[in-house]
Amino acid sequence: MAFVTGRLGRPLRSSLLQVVQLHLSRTMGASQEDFENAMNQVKLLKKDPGNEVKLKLYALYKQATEGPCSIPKPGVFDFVNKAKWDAWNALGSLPKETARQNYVDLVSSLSSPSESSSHVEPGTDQKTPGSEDVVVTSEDGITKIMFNRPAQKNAITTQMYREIILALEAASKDNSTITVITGNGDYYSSGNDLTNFTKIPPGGIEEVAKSGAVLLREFVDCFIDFPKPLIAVVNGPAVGIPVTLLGLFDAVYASDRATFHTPFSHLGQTAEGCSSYTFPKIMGPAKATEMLIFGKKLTAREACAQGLVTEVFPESTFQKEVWARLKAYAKLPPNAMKISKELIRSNEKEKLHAINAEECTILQGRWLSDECMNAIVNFLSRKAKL
Ligand SMILES: CCCCC/C=C/C(=O)SCCNC(=O)CCNC(=O)[C@H](O)C(C)(C)COP(=O)(O)OP(=O)(O)OC[C@H]1O[C@@H](n2cnc3c(N)ncnc32)[C@H](O)[C@@H]1OP(=O)(O)O
Repeated sequence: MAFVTGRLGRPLRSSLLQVVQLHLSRTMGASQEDFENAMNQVKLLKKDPGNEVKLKLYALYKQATEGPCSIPKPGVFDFVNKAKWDAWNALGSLPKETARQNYVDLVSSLSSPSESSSHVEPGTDQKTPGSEDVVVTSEDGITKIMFNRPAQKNAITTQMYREIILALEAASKDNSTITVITGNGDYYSSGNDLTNFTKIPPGGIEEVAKSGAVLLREFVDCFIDFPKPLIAVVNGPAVGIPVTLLGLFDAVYASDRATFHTPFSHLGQTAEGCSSYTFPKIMGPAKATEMLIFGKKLTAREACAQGLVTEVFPESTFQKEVWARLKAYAKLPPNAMKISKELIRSNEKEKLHAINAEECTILQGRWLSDECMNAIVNFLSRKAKL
């Protein structure tokens, strides 16, 4: 797949889109006119449809033109060709004509009027600033920043990181008293959108890793420096960075449906959000190890017992109870709250910035590792879920 490490050789660096286009350009004399039109349409798509769709297109194209997959299965470390082989092989003995039709249907759904205007396929991050993926509202002295991609479990796209940075900067200066981060739908957030790694610029995967590390550092710095009380309203499960960041919040209220999961080793990655420092400090090194190294998932009550969560509420009354409490807190004198936060947090700030910088440097290297690439390929090809 597109983002697979350069260490494995040049062909693996090319994006899956390029691979699909290469195949498409080698026209194999498909006789059906609709099929040929669809192939041309793919080349004209304005937006990258995402790797999952590209894999489907590739598989259907191969099936339509060559029939069932009969080539040898690529080696386990040949990620790109293996993902393609898996997708093609999964079509089994689907007749060529059906594959051709499915290909045409799929392309037509991608080229629908909604796609050519503002709709973006799930997993892409090309929404314009002000998109609906992060919703910011201000009421009753509370600025609420809400992850709003419920269909993708509020996975955080590159664009969303940028929008949250802007929202925090604005909230630090607006006339609200406290700031809340929450999620829309059944998840708080499933963490970094794993397709963030699959959009490969001309500089290759190294550039993706470098710009990712810069963005992550800026993002986490905003939480370290945020001057007002910052509250997490954890409405459901959380995975990865939305969990690690909790160590930088001033209070964390969780539904009893919420879970807290940092499966970094499973993903070939390492701790971020200053959790390599805040978690051992909050819960002690042994419990932090279980979470950050072994990926142990905590229930809300376990997270509360470890000190990561302030209080757990029954799901049935969660929203009502938490917002009533927050509205009351938001009426407290804002300057007193800010100054108290400064007292509690300021002596750690310099250290936290240094830790953030180090975690980002280490992660930049991890993102180029085979372990990480393999985990992402597995997720995207739907072989692995956490
Ligand atoms: C640049 C800064 C980097 C910062 C570093 C951050 C690191 C992290 O945050 S590491 C954590 C990364 N997150 C994950 O690995 C979670 C991956 N997701 C899952 O394992 C599962 O989706 C699930 C357990 C969160 C939910 O499973 P389930 O209830 O079965 O729901 P689906 O898998 O069907 O999900 C629905 C829909 O949402 C898409 N999706 C969910 N999470 C992500 C994600 N993190 N990245 C990309 N896409 C995600 C999922 O693919 C489904 O999409 P469709 O198939 O298109 O419906």
